[in-house]
Amino acid sequence: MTTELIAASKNKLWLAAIKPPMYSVAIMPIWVGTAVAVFETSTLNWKIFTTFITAAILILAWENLLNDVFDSETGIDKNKHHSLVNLTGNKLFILAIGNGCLALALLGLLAICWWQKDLTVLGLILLCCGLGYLYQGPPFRLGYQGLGEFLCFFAFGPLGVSAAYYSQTQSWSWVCLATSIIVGIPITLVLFCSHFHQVDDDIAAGKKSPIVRLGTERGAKLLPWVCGSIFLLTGGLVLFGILPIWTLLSFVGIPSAIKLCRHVSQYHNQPNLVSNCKFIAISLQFWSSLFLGVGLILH
Ligand SMILES: C/C(=C\COP(=O)(O)OP(=O)(O)O)CCC[C@H](C)CCC[C@H](C)CCCC(C)C
Ligand SMILES: O=C(O)C1=CC(=O)c2ccccc2C1=O
Repeated sequence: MTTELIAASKNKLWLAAIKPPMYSVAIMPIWVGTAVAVFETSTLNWKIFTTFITAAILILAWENLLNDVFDSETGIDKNKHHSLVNLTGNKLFILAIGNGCLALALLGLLAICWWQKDLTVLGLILLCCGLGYLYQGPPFRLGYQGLGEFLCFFAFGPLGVSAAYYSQTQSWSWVCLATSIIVGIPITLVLFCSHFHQVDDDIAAGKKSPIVRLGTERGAKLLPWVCGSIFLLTGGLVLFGILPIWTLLSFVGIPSAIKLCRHVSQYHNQPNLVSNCKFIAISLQFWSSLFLGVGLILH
């Protein structure tokens, strides 16, 4: 292979390792939680919002870096060429970078607590980080028991969105709690879709992911119901007057939902073809949450 081809394939592996689109799942809970605050108070603290967004991105980087570190210890990533541990061959370096990201994120969250004279936001996000550790960290590794989706929903849904809302208002809201469910479901769907192409490696490593437990065909049949629940819940909350009608703008995510269901239905048992489905799920998550927030602000 020529040096250009080697360089190109290396760059592709690094891009797959960093997976920029994935960071939408960290940004959107903060965006929507903040949008609910604007909807209810008509005020926005930009300093807190930008600090929180930055902290959320750093926390997700920590989660992913440590995911590669912990998975390298179980051997589950032996065929994952874009694992940062496999790419660098230096587990301790990746661990140090990951913990550095967490430290910087905690500094940002401490700044928010300082401005608010209140530790609640830090407490909520530390709880999220705890769920993130339970997912993959020894000796728990609850993701290997198939419990990752529950941890993911609560971390990115009720806890993460409420933390963002609290950072703006220093209060709680039932509307925020209801909206956090609409945010948590598509993010959990990203995790659910990430398992379809990993069944063989998961089974070999003893990881009983939801797709290992259900099988790819039954997993694929679940997708339309989960996708439908996102939009049905939004429509129901609008119908009951809990969310403003502008939040129906989030239905722009429907084409991505249809594409995801069709793609997985067709390729659920073909790992090489279904492996990109989590990025279609990210597109659904991004557009639906982005315009959910826009609808709240436009109300
Ligand atoms: C790393 C995650 C999933 C990928 O796991 P897997 O091992 O299947 O990946 P590879 O196949 O690529 O090796 C994420 C799991 C999410 C976790 C359950 C919860 C994380 C919570 C965050 C740490 C906190 C987020 C708070 C938010 C408001 C920023
Ligand atoms: O690498 C992955 O597959 C995922 C990484 C990640 O941070 C995340 C966060 C929330 C839901 C799903 C996922 C992934 O699937």
